[in-house]
Amino acid sequence: MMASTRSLLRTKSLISNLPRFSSNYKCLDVSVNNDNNITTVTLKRPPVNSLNLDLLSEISDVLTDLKKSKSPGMILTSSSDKVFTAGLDIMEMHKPDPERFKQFWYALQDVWMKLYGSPFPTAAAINGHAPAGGCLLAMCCEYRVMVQNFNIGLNETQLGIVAPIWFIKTMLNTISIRDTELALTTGRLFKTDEALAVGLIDEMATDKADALKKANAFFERFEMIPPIARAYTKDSLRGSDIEDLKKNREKDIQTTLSLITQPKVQQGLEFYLALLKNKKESAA
Ligand SMILES: CC/C=C\C/C=C\C/C=C\C/C=C/C(=O)SCCNC(=O)CCNC(=O)[C@H](O)C(C)(C)COP(=O)(O)OP(=O)(O)OC[C@H]1O[C@@H](n2cnc3c(N)ncnc32)[C@H](O)[C@@H]1OP(=O)(O)O
Repeated sequence: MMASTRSLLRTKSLISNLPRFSSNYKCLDVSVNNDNNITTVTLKRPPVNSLNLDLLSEISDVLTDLKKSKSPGMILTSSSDKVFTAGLDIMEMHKPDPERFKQFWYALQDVWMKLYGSPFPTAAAINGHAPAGGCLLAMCCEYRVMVQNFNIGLNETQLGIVAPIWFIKTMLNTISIRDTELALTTGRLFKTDEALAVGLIDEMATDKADALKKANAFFERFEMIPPIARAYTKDSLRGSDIEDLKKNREKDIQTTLSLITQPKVQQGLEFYLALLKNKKESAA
């Protein structure tokens, strides 16, 4: 195909599929790049983008919009200059109201299924720390660019909790079985260069602008690939993990609720929260 015909076809499909986004997001900024029609979704819930029910619900909604509008791709990043996301909001797990916790966990499952299984390509521009749930969101994306000198990993065991099986499968889809086992059992947080060495991220960046530039470049790889072939291939690789959670969704919610409400687990969370607060006091 001639380059000019290709670019005309691309422009036509961009015009007909321009995504329409709600301007009502409180915890997200959503913008579309005029050059390549890639959508950048920026997490914006200060101070640390912790994933509570509201933020998860908005991420879930934007993923639905992107799928409906046949978006050519999405970049996930953060408005903070030091935290991508601090993972799940610990306050949703500390002394939880059971009904609220069920909604919260359901929203997290939704986000995971939609992001891990999205038909459109995804990249994370990780411009800050990405522990636990933050690492999960980044690993759901197909490509990760991370700014130097931050931490990423599934550190759940450090909090006395256990990463659910679908978190683990997401890591297994990213790094080796051996590295996953060592990382999970020790609750390891990898520095950016260590994450690159183990394959947890794909590229390092000097700053957010560099991370966004590299993430945008990732999508050029798909310019000549028919989207349907791409989407089916991704589904062949990831679809069975998603089916497993779909089948066990209720059980996963019940099991998590009964584990998280155990007194020992609650004590562990309290201790961890106190450590976070003390860190601040001793720094002051
Ligand atoms: C036995 C089986 C048990 C259970 C199984 C069942 C379920 C398992 C479920 C869950 C999987 C869990 C996944 C998670 O994501 S858990 C969350 C893990 N996150 C972390 O460990 C990160 C904690 N935060 C930090 O390390 C730092 O805050 C961070 C490096 C991100 C940023 O540091 P910075 O110095 O910039 O900020 P801070 O002063 O530390 O924090 C500011 C402010 O924010 C509060 N904060 C931080 N993280 C969280 C969080 N995840 N949730 C809620 N609140 C958070 C922090 O306390 C400060 O608050 P304040 O003092 O009031 O200003």
